[in-house]
Amino acid sequence: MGLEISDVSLHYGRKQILKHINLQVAAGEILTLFGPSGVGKTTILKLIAGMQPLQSGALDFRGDFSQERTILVLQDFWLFPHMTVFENIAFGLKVRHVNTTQIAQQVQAMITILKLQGLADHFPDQLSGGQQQRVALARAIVLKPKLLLLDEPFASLDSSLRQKMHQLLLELQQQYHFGVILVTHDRDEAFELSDRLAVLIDGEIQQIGTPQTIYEQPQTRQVAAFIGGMNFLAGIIQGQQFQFESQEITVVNPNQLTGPVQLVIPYEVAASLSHSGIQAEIVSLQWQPSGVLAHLRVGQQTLVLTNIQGELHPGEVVYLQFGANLQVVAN
Ligand SMILES: Nc1ncnc2c1ncn2[C@@H]1O[C@H](COP(=O)(O)OP(=O)(O)OP(=O)(O)O)[C@@H](O)[C@H]1O
Repeated sequence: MGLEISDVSLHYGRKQILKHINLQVAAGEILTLFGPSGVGKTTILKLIAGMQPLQSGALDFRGDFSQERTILVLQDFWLFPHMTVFENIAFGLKVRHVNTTQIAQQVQAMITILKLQGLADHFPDQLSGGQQQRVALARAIVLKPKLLLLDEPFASLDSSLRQKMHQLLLELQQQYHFGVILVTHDRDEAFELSDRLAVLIDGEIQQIGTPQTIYEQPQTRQVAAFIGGMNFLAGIIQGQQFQFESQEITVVNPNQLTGPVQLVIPYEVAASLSHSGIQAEIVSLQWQPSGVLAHLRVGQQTLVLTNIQGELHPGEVVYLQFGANLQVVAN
């Protein structure tokens, strides 16, 4: 059961937007499309929903997945302004000729689940952003989708409301077991909600994997840079030995690169002081709620780290050992 997208490419005029996209989403899975603005994420959702004709490649809906049971919730979610909350949620059921008693029952159930009690007679402009967002979700979920396509659904909400909506989405998804393809720019949202992340850059999927794999083992410099919060240390790789600034350490080299490369060091990687490892001078320290932010100098290059265990003093030279394997990517 699920959806398989095979070798989908798309042009708008002469401009190629999507290049040979291959993706699968399974029942009950949350797959996130993550990438810079304009890379074609919304276009992929529109292709799946049938709002944009396929130019090449194939969409294969399997088991009880189908385009009819796929619902797209767009970024600005377009509630009907002249309809009440009840009527907005009921709209899709009416179009599908569901009888009035069943509509009343199903809409009422959605109102309860999405905590919209007391608002059934309100119009969209009488609702807060979070309430409008819950109506948009209710309107989609009442149609019992197998696949829900969400385009930046929480972008307009403040961070505490966004957190609540994340929780609600996870609860709804467990209850109704639909697959989700989520589009977001927000790294924390992508990490929090996704079973798998697909990183799109320049119209191509550069990497697909769990949030942890993408964070700890980015395949390319572009992926690491887009994820953000990463240091890049330039040097030379031979086998597993990385030489930089007159130093050498053992690293992971999954793509068996040779010659000039970049070592990727996440700001948040656990680091401890030791007698060996990367030699660095502490330039400055800055307190933050999540830990002390250390600016370090490694030869001619700089590093930012937020998770160093031990007593730190500006001006001191330290040796750092890392709690995770560090990996190199091509320049
Ligand atoms: N109907 C259209 N005709 C021509 N170009 C289009 C059309 N729709 C989108 N585009 C262009 O295609 C590219 C991809 O658009 P799309 O909305 O899919 O990107 P996105 O990754 O979702 O961006 P964002 O994150 O900003 O929403 C953009 O350059 C956009 O300007």
